[in-house]
Amino acid sequence: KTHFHNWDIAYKLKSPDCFQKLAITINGGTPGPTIDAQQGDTVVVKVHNKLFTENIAIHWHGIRQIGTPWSDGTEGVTQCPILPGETFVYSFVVDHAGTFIYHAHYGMQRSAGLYGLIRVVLPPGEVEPFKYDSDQSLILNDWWHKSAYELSLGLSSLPFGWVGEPDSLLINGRGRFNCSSVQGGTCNATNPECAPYVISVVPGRTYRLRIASVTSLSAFTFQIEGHNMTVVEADGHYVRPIVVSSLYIYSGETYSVIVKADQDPSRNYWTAVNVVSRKPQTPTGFAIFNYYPNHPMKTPSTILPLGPLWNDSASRLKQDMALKAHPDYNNPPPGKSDRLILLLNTQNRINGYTRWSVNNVSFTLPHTPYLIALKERLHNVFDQKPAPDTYDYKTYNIHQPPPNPNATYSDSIYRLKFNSTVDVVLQNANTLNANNSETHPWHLHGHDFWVVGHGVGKFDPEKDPKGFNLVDPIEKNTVAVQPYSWTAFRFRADNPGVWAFHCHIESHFFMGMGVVFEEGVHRVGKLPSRIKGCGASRV
Ligand SMILES: O=C1O[C@H]([C@@H](O)CO)C(O)=C1O
Repeated sequence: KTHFHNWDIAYKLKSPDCFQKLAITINGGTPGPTIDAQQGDTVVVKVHNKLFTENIAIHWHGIRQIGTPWSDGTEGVTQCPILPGETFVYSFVVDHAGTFIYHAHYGMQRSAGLYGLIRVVLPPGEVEPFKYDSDQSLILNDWWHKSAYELSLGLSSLPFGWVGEPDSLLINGRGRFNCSSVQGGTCNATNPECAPYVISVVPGRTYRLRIASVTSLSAFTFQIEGHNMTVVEADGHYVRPIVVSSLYIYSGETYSVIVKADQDPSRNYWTAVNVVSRKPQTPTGFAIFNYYPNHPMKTPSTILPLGPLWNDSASRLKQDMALKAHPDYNNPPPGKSDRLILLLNTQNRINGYTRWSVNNVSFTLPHTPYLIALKERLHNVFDQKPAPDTYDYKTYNIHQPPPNPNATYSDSIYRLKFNSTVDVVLQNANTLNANNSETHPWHLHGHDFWVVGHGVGKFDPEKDPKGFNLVDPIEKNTVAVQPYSWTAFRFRADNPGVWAFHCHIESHFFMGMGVVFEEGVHRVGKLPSRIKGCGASRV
């Protein structure tokens, strides 16, 4: 079956947290429409760029784009940006069931509201390894009153202007800003656009909640007051069920949890998100968990749940390590990998500019998308020097601010042998500020990977691979690396194309925290001309 969608992308004045600002909307809304499909279906989205002066590109996050690498929606990697007034068609197969997201992949436009959900169900006759009565979805976000332009200008300026902590947290596009603190601008606490989202449940029933995070910066804990949640799916893969009272969720991740409406039915409960891993300065985001037949807007008289301490990185690592594959759905390539790529994450200063680097290279996007450059053998359009596979791990001190002088800009890439097994290790380190290391959720395009290890401190390439979990690792497309820690994963380079791999914190990717992998590009079919038109790909 093919699902056709027609989307107008336009700026509209919106008040998701009661404060009015220009948001990028899809058919008038943010979040955009949910895409519903069945495993194996084709999704066709005709995107009309109705922004007057800005390009766009939309990424289908978690969809592997097997056979359609040009539909990945990554500006500069798989396509030229879609110009104002133009129409672009994305067409792809949703190859496995699960919860996925879509969002802008150009500049900082995700923070302007261009995002939504993709839900893929199993084909008839196939059953999930868990049961529920019905299915609801929550998409979590953080929100700034400054425009995406103002945020990105700060990041690329001297002196550096950091985006700062978000003004509010949104659940299904609804948040609450304290209008009494507003000096200029329009803020109306009674605007129905910012009324809290309501999840209505019938006492005694069991629900599957699909939870996705598209935050531009924040890591969250998610809680439903007084209710435990059983985690059953992560990034479109079934996991061995674990019971949690609060769930850590990083930008780019999706989870499904099973919740039973088994508490006192005479009242409503809070659903809450709180910032972790950065010192919170944003009020708790909330929705109402409404027990039928109580009034859906009846706010609980209890205080909003706060969750674990923001800086409890040990408990975050504990959740990372507790998540294991469901025994019936796991199949990592055994043995030793063909290649180990060890990636040191550092914040650097280059010519005074604040940047992020991977093995001392701060990523920049080329003007000619790699997919076109490589498939059509266009020369001198990006740095041909291979991107570095390792860093000086014997002497580098991950607990000190980085010694800056050797960081450089580059748009060089990693070329992977087709069908080879690749291990990637993300090594976290100290930022430019003493005694500070952040959490980075890294997202791989075009693939799912097996998370084979996490560790505190410095990864040892001689010893640590021997301890990789090849028995029951979870499969994901986004994984966090915790402060001063490392995370290792394995994937098979079996999807012809060119794929971005980057920190899903929008400002960090904007500041250079990413790399690009190429595999089997010569096997890619004829490129559609609609992806071309920029740089050396002008036709
Ligand atoms: O990239 C970042 O910059 C700031 C800070 O390190 C400098 O102001 C911050 O918290 C980041 O995550």
